[in-house]
Amino acid sequence: MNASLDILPLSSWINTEGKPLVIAGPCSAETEEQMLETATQIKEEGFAHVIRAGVWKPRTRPGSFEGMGEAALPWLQAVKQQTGLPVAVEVATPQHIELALKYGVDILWVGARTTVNPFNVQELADALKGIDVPVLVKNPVNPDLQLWVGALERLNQAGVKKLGAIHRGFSNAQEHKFRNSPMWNIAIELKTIFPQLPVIGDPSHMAGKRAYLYEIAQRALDLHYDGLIIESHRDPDKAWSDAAQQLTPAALGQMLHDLHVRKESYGSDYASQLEIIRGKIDNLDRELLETLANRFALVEKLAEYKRDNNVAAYQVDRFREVLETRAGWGRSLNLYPNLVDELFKLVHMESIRKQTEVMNQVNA
Ligand SMILES: O=C(O)C(=O)C[C@]1(C(=O)O)C=C[C@@H](O)C=C1
Repeated sequence: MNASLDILPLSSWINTEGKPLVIAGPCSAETEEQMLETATQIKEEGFAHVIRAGVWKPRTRPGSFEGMGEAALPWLQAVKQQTGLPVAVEVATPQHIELALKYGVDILWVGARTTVNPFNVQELADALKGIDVPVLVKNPVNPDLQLWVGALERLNQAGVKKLGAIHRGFSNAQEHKFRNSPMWNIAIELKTIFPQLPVIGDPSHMAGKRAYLYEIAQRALDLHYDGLIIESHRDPDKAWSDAAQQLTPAALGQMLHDLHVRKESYGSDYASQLEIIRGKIDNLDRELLETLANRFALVEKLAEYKRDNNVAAYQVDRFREVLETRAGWGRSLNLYPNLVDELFKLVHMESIRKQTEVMNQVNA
């Protein structure tokens, strides 16, 4: 994909002393007391760089708690004053932006239900023209990388240079272990397109349950995410929204303490070791491709034979046999079963494509 962003590095707009950025706070601002108590506990734990709170909550159905709105913004001012930490809220309309800035909110984020709508994102981008405020963009609810990229581009083209992405996972059509499937490959692709873009993991919305927060947060750090945004409430079970996925500030402090932060770069010893191993991987990948090319050369021969004898490209029994035997070989080589299965389904699709190409050459 041909895309680029003109943005400032994360370290130029927030000092995390080289550590991953941690944004923590309740799902929703409920009362001034709840905000102040939660934020003070978070501050005391010493891990957070930013306090978050939902003020306008996009709810799936009417009738559930939709956030305290403007009334909560003075509470965030009080939080800032009491903790000295910057505050972040979600904005979904130009009016939200205006109000958030009026009350001194330091960081804005665009929610997953807003990122899906380019009209909506463009309105936010227009409202942000000429305003120097960091904006974090959550992935759209559906696994569409282009929408995420487009939202980032719209904001950047409006002049937002303090820009980052939040990976919160993607809605599931069916029952799933996680509330929102991480689909890590989409975030990896985003980072490959925009290597300088800060990407922040949102374990709370991926997990949906506090039991899964650690494994998701660790995965994000293994992938060298630039930070984490995690929901924390003084009394999670009594939270007015997302009770099951919030942690007390103390439990969050413990979890963050237990996480392994991967190094940003490696020393010269590691570098040379890494180069040796990467060289070997290069050779093996080349052999892998040569093997595939040899396989498809055989498939082509087979296709010519099938064409001359009027035999169909797709052979269900043989395909099932291919999948079963390769699965067994994969197991004995300790390969991840899904990898082997997906790989041979992909190879088979290409095999069919090649064979139909050969068959159509004669028909043409
Ligand atoms: O064995 C065949 O008849 C093939 O066409 C080869 C092949 C394969 O690539 O392995 C491709 C298509 C068939 O559905 C089954 C197997």
